[in-house]
Amino acid sequence: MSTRPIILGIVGDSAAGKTTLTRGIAQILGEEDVTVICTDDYHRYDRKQRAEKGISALHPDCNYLDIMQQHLNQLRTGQPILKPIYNHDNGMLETPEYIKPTKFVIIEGLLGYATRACQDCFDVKVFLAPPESLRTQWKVKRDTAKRGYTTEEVLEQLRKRESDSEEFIRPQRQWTDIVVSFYPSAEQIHGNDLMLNVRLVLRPTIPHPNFTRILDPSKSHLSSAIRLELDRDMGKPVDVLEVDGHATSEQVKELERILCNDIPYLGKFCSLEGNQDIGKIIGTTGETLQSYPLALTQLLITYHMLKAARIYQ
Ligand SMILES: Nc1ncnc2c1ncn2[C@@H]1O[C@H](COP(=O)(O)OP(=O)(O)OP(=O)(O)O)[C@@H](O)[C@H]1O
Ligand SMILES: O=C(CO)[C@H](O)[C@H](O)COP(=O)(O)O
Repeated sequence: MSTRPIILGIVGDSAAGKTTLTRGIAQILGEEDVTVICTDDYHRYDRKQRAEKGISALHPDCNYLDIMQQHLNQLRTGQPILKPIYNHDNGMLETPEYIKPTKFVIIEGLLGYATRACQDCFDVKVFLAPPESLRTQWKVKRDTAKRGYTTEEVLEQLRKRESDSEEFIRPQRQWTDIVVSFYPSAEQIHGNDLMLNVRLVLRPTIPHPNFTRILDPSKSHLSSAIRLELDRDMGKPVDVLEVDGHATSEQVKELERILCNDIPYLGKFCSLEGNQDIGKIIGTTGETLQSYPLALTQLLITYHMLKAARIYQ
């Protein structure tokens, strides 16, 4: 087993689903073993100062990336940090807190892979990239319910930040091991979040489970909901695994078998062993989310964390 903390990055634009995904993975790894850090805490300016300066929270200059980088290095070697705090309720920076890393550390936020030195601190790097229309829906819902904004304010904020999203957030996708995109199928006109499909871009930067087994002719019954294809992402060849929201329990079990074959420990979090809670998590607005694509995404990322920790091998 690794003697230093294993570090997972979950990066993506605002309301891309980072906190929601993080919660599910922490549940599987065991919450007492997981330290979660949101890099919004490294904002350089409070909300009022950002408005005065006309700078968005997405801009690297609006964040203490040097402190974040130093803290990532410390966490990677198991050292504690004195982490700043940004309070989303009132938009203020608060007194820092002392954080001692546990077995697993999840770093979620906007600019985790902004520099090469930061990228090198992670064992597993995930990027969340829902279609922009879905992210807008999620951001409006979350920011009106939890952060005290009106719909018009959220839409205006998204418009103002678009150029920074394009310049600083989206390019980070290229440095990652897995790109996760939940998306509604063509038939889903009214976008039921529980039926979203997932597209997982798997770069050959870490060894993924052997999904080629699903291409076996004897497994042709999988293809109506589960597909493995070769594609390109930002110009580079990648494997792409897609799981549809309408996948049946039997189809999902085939994928679970592939994951559990390498790491039997994952079995207790699978429908394979009758777990009813698979893929069920509380979203950041308090709603319960449960879907197979979400569950399989959590299991795959957890698989990589356990592999990196050399546990259950
Ligand atoms: N996989 C998902 N399926 C359905 N809904 C989701 C999913 N992920 C996120 N959401 C919805 O989107 C909202 C925003 O997600 P979340 O708070 O996780 O985003 P975030 O990336 O952590 O945002 P921020 O960086 O701005 O804090 C959630 O409240 C939830 O309603
Ligand atoms: O993109 C964001 C990440 O959550 C926030 O908008 C950013 O942290 C600024 O916060 P606020 O909206 O509270 O001013």
